[in-house]
Amino acid sequence: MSTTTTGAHILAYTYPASGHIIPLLDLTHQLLRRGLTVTVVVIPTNLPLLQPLLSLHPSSLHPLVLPAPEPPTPSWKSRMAKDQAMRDLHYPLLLNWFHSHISPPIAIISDFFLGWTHHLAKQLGLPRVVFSPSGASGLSVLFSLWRDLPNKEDPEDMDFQVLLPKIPNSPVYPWRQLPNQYKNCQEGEPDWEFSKNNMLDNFASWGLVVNSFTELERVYLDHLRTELGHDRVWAVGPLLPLEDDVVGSSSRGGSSSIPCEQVMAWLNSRNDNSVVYVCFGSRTTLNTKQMDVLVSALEQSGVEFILCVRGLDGRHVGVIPDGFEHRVEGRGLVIKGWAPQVAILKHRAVGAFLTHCGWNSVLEGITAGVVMLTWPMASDQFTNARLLVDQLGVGIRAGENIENIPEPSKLAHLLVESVKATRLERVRVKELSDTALGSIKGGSSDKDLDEFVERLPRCCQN
Ligand SMILES: O=c1ccn([C@@H]2O[C@H](COP(=O)(O)OP(=O)(O)O[C@H]3O[C@H](CO)[C@@H](O)[C@H](O)[C@H]3O)[C@@H](O)[C@H]2O)c(=O)[nH]1
Repeated sequence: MSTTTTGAHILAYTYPASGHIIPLLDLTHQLLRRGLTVTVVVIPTNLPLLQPLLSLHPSSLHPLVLPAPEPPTPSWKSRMAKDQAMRDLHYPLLLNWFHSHISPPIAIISDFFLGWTHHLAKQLGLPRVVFSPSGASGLSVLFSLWRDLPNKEDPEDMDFQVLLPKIPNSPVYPWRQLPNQYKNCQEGEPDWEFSKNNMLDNFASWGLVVNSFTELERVYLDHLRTELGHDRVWAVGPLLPLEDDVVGSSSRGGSSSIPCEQVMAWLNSRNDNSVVYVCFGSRTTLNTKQMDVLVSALEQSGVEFILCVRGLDGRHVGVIPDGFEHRVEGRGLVIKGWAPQVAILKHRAVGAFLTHCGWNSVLEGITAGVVMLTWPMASDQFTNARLLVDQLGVGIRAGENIENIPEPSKLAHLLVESVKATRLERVRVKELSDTALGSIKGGSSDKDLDEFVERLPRCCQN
C-alpha cells in the first residue's frame, strides 16, 4: 500500500442497504488509510455505522447526514419510487453543499444504485466513480439487461430463456431468475425509465471500482472494460474490515444480537471445520416452506451449526418451530437478528456456509476458506451461485429460491457432506482464500487501489 500525500478530498455516497453500505465503508477505510479526506453521505439511521471509522480517522472522515425521504401513505410502491424520492431530495441539497464548501471534494464515488449522481458530478464538473458492491459477473448481467432490453412475448412465461451471448461463458437465465428491478417492471412505466437511466448512467461515468479481485473474475472485469470502452475499472476486493480491527469485524454493519464473545466461546469448544454457518444476508426472509425444510434438515443432519434468522416487520415469513432450539441444544446455536458474520466465518471451527449468495457473503466465505452450499433467492445471487459452483468449484448447489426447494433429507445429506475434510471444494476454497488474501496484501487489489488513488487528483486536472 502506498500513502498519498495529496490528501485529496472525495465524496463517498452510500446507498442505504446493509449489503451496499458495508463494503463502501470498508473501501472508505482503505481510502482514509491512503491519506485521502473523505466526506461520507449517510441518512440519519445509518450514522451509527460510521462510528468505528470515525474513531479511527477523526480528522479526515466527515459525515454528511442527509434526511431520508418521507414515505408516502401507506408506503412506497416500489424500491424505485423510494430511490427517485431520494434523488429528488438529495440532488439540490448536495448541489448547495458543494457550492458552499470552502474545499469541496474533487470526485464523487457512489453506489451503482445511485447512477443519477453522474449528472450531479457533471453539473459540478467533477468525475464520478461507480462503486459496485456486486461482483463483475453480476454487474455484467445487469449492464447487459439494461443495454439490450431482452423481453418475452408471453407475460406469464417465467421460464422464458434469456440469452446473454456477449458475456463470457454466454449465460442463459430463465426469466424468473432475472433481478427484480428488471423482471418486475414494464417498459414505459416510470419505474422502468428510472431504473434504466439510473443503470445506464453508470456506463457514462468516469470510472468503476468493483468489490472483487482480478484472480477471481478476470474475464468479467475485462468484459466490463470492453463494454465501457475504457480501462478505468479497478478491482479492489475483497473489501473487509482490517484483520487487526476487532471492533470492525465483530460489529460490522450492526451490533450483534448476541454478544460476539458468547458466539466465539461457543465456537471455541468445537473441532476445526465442523460447524455449518447458515445465514441469508441482511434482508432475505424464508417463507414457511423454506424454513420448514431448513430446520428439519438441520435436525436430521446431526451437524453442528449456527443459524441466523431474521423477520421483517409486517411480512409473512417462516418461523422457527417451537421446541427446535431445545431439540438441537448443545450442537446448534440460533441467532435471531444480526450475527457477527465475518467473525463467525473466520473462526477455525466453521467449515461450511449455507448462503443465499449475496456478493458480500460470497467474498467473506471465500476469504474465510469455507465450502459454500448455495441457495440463491434474488438479484445477482443466481449469477454468484453459478460462479461458485460451476466456475470456481468451491460451492455445492443446495436450492434455488422457491422453484427448487430441496427435500429435507437431501439438504441434510448436503450439510453433512459440506463439512467433510475430503471434499474437493474444501481444497479449492482454501487455495482461493490464499489468493484472495494475497490480493489485498500487496497483490492485485492493493495495486488497483493504489492506482485508483493516484489517478484521482490527475483526472481532475484534465
Ligand atoms: O446477520 C447478519 C447478516 C448479514 N451480515 C453482513 O451483511 C452483509 C450482507 O451482504 P450480502 O451477503 O451481499 O447480502 P444482502 O444483504 O442480501 O445484499 C444485497 O446486496 C449485495 C451487494 O450488491 C447483493 O449481492 C445481494 O444480492 C443483495 O441482496 C454481509 O457483509 C454480511 O457479513 C452480518 O454481518 N450479519
